[in-house]
Amino acid sequence: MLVFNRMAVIGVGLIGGSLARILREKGAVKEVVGIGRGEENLKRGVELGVLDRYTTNAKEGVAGADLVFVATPVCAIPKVVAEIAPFLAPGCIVTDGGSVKEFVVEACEQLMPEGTFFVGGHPIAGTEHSGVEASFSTLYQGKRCIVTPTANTDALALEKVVEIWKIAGSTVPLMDPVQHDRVVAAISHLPHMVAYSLVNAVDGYDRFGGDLLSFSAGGFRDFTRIASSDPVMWRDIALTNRDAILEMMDFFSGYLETLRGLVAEGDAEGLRSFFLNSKEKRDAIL
Ligand SMILES: NC(=O)C1=CN([C@@H]2O[C@H](COP(=O)(O)OP(=O)(O)OC[C@H]3O[C@@H](n4cnc5c(N)ncnc54)[C@H](O)[C@@H]3O)[C@@H](O)[C@H]2O)C=CC1
Ligand SMILES: O=C(O)C(=O)Cc1ccc(O)cc1
Repeated sequence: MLVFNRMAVIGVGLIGGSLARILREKGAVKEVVGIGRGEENLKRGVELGVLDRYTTNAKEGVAGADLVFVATPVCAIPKVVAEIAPFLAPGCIVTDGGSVKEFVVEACEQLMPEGTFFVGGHPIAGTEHSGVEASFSTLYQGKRCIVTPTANTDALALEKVVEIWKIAGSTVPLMDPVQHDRVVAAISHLPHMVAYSLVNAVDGYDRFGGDLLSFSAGGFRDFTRIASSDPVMWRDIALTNRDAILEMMDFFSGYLETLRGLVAEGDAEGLRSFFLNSKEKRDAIL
């Protein structure tokens, strides 16, 4: 099996912590060094057995690492890679878990010194919770991790990054970064935009006064679970996948408009058929 001597994790939260946990559990890494800004979180990482040691100095943290996993919010990823690039050991592979790929891959590939390698990745697995406390080793089990090589990607580094995610229990489709961003704009980013809007809309609706949200029952809670996700993470996704998200929001508005028309017209057959089509598609993915 593939074994790394030293893995540095920059941004030890749900995604970075969970990958460190599973790779340690499987014996695929001999040592894990946590790098971050908040010492409390990093200390907790050591206490929880996610990290062997930590530092707030990125330069020190990546010294001698043969694998670096960057799992900060998306906008910070190229900044962090620029900061560590001069200090990477020859042969080091840098990969990431960011939710947007064109922005990250385009910037990071250019930052890599000769003889070091960048490969973009995105686990399609997560929860609405953040921080190392929320991490767990089975997060990636049975999920998919999209890896996004380009024409510049080193073949052996790519093979190793694919292997890492397989060890974590995921299947690993390869996708072009631009295509990736379109796919996740539809399946992940749009639902988050809608969930955040729905909670704000109901919160802002004060026709009768009082706190409507306190009446929320199962359906509202199920639908809006993801609106509890981290605001900085979603700010960065909206900033860096803007065009694809706008396209999906406009496309979605068309469906909402159609439904609005059916409701306004009292079109019983149209409504039934709209709901039936959706129910059949949703039932099929369960
Ligand atoms: N939460 C989720 O369900 C998923 C998140 N992702 C992506 O993974 C990445 C990490 O997300 P989470 O683990 O959920 O976030 P998190 O909030 O649990 O962890 C991020 C960590 O990065 C640290 N950080 C922020 N800026 C930093 C910087 N400049 N230098 C060093 N550390 C820094 C934070 O203090 C925090 O400890 C994001 O890019 C996100 O888009 C990908 C798949 C799922
Ligand atoms: O909590 C959930 O169900 C999610 O949708 C988690 C998630 C968030 C962001 C990603 O890029 C991938 C997965």
